[in-house]
Amino acid sequence: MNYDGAARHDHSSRRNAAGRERNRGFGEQRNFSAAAPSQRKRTADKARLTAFQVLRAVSDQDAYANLVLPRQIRENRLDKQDAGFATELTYGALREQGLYDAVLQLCVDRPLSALDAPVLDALRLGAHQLLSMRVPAHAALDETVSLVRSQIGMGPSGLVNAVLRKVSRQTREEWIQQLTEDVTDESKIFSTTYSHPEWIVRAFRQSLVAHGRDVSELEKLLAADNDAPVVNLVALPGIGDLDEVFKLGGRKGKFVPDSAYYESGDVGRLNSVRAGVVRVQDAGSQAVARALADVELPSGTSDEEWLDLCAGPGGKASLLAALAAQRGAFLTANEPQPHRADLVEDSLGAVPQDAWQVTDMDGRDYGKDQTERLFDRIMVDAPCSGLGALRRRPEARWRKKLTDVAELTVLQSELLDAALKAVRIGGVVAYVTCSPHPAETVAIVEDAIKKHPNLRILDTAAALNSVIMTAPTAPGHTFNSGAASASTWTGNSIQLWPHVNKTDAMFLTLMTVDGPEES
Ligand SMILES: C[S@@+](CC[C@H](N)C(=O)[O-])C[C@H]1O[C@@H](n2cnc3c(N)ncnc32)[C@H](O)[C@@H]1O
Repeated sequence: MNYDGAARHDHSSRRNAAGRERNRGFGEQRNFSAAAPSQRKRTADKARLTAFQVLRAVSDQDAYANLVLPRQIRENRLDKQDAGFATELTYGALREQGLYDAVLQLCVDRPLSALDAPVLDALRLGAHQLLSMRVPAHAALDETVSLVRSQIGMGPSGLVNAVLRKVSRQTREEWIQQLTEDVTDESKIFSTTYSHPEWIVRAFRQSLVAHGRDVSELEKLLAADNDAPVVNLVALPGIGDLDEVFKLGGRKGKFVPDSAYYESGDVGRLNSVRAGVVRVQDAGSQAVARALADVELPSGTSDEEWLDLCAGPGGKASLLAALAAQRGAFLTANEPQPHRADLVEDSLGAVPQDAWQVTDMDGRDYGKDQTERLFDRIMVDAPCSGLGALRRRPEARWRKKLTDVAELTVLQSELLDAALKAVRIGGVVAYVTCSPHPAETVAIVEDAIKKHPNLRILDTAAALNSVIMTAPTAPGHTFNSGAASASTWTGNSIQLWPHVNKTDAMFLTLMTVDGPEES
């Protein structure tokens, strides 16, 4: 195997403040192999082969890289170092595909769409090594050509060799400069520089404004999406602990209680994770679940029945169920898709069985019988575009479409409506998305405010800040318009951000109903 880079996994030493490799100076001697592609070795190293296999599954079968990669790492028996290299290569090539394709297009004499898909995948892997990893150019080139020879065939290896040589003639920064020098539209420039589809750049700008932040943060937000997120763990309260995690190098979480950061490789090897008492969950998700569980209900009222309306695959449900169990409450975790409902059951397995049940209804059917307001606390973690969790799913940004957002908003509104009818008077509903898009967040709550005169927004910032351990999070959008009694509302929402809170971009609004619908 030839990485030729002793410090290749040391992010701190090879990245500058913007999270990029400090590239070689222009004109630095590149020591390419003198051998023609046909004379080079015909075997692929295991780490690059693994990355290639994942990229193929993503392009060919619409697979999810975060599911295929661990399987492929195990199948190819990669050691920890190779697994780290394969992960960085796979995720980097997928995230930055937009930028690499633009560069490759300048180095290929035909449209990229005319190339065979496996060849294009190999070129993207080569481009990532050359432009963003501390892999010497000769190693990036030789090993990618060997990969092509062993996996695709002799034919395309000459083309790959020639194209990657061209790519290697400039640094990443120089390519970006060339690609953007005549462009005046900021969204287009950021789209290339930070490798996001243009519509997502625009959506993020809109989102920052809608949630009261400065648009000048846009570049930081886009850059944060390209950083590999640290795995967050949570010990289910009263059920698990983090002793094993800390023993194996995990660090104490700074955002929420009972949490940890884990950077020591495959979490699947932890007994506590396998037993389901410690779970992988973004710190933002933990925070919104805890905020719902801890927000005070009017004194003297019941706090026994909790509902997670959209529970699959069960991340928040397991934390809510553990908290419910500690307090003698009961969680109904609802998920209509059968295979996801199975995942919810699995995720609840470590929580005492008398504290939860799983239902498989269409969430919109809850609260249909308005005389039965059953629930004291309801989580509406609505199906959403997932624009706030792009850093965790490297290929996702290229699959999503602007129309996805519009398609989901009707369902989001209907689910929130159902929750507002199923919650008892004085109970609390949390509306949550892992998207900051205003159409999925602010607009849905505004719409509910208009439709439900009995709805009152709670002080969401206060509730969230009381469960987190860092500096208070600034409130996001303030709901102060849209209905007759609006002036009496003092509440607000919370929008978490990867570049500010180091969490997924979770949106949360807590609300209650003060009386029956008709009032
Ligand atoms: C954002 S995910 C929920 C994530 C989950 N709360 C967690 O923390 O693991 C949204 C879920 O809503 C489910 N869903 C879709 N349509 C639904 C409906 N009509 N009623 C209830 N849930 C629905 C989806 O299948 C998906 O599992």
